[in-house]
Amino acid sequence: MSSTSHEVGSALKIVNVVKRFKTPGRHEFFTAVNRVNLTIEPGSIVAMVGSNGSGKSTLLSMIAGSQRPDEGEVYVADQEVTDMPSWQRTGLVALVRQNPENNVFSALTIAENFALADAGKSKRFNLRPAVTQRVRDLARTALAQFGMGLEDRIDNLAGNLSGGQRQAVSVAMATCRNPGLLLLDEHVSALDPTRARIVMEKTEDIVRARKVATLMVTHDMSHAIRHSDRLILMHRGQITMDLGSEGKAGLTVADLLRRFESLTGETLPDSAVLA
Ligand SMILES: Nc1ncnc2c1ncn2[C@@H]1O[C@H](COP(=O)(O)OP(=O)(O)OP(=O)(O)O)[C@@H](O)[C@H]1O
Repeated sequence: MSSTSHEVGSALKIVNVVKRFKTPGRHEFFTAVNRVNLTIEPGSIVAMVGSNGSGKSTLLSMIAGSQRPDEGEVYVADQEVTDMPSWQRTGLVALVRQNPENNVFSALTIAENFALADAGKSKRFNLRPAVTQRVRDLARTALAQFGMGLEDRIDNLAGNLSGGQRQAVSVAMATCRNPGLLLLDEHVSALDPTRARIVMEKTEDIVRARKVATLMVTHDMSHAIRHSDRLILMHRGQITMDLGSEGKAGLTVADLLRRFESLTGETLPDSAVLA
């Protein structure tokens, strides 16, 4: 499944998606995602920002397939995936999570991690997958894009890598088969500012070179502005602002924080301020 091998109308289309959770100890439901509509063009990078608890991770989990919407439909690369289990979406949707520990198997080598990612699209699952020459080549080519020398370390245990190196391996694994859509869930937020910048810049270079449509959740407002084609803002389960390249032109972090405050009456958390 490749966004570059055939023309798709949209990389992602979400129609009227709703997700409710039961309020603990009560017979009430809380609406975490409230009738969200979103279409992402092939090859485009969309940053999603928003206050804590605004529904960003819940939306990503419905796209990745770990949760199902209560209402609405989700399409990736023109294919309906609303009720498709996450393992069946692996060729379509790739996800890089915030915590480096959750993206790679520490007890396996980098090459074995790639073999596992490569086998993920089939139902077969071996704990120690065969590392074929094809997988070694795939891993080397994907890792060389980061310029961190990781392509020469594919037989090292992933557990011996630093957080930044693990996230680089994770992005390389997620993009090596050109998924229809890449989801980045605060993927550099656990790194120190210098490594976060390097991994973010390389991630953008790679997804642009491979033309992989990307939806990136971040609390770093400067990353959201600098590394995207479009910026959307979630608040209380809804998209409250959607800025394309024209709307983003000349936008500063201060402008963005001000606009959020005037729209919602609340302040937007910018993790870069805390770094
Ligand atoms: N499994 C769940 N059960 C009950 N409530 C949940 C569950 N998952 C999320 N929520 C609630 O849904 C709302 C949206 O949560 P979500 O994690 O999507 O927000 P977020 O925008 O990703 O927040 P943050 O930026 O803090 O990570 C929150 O109020 C959260 O407490």
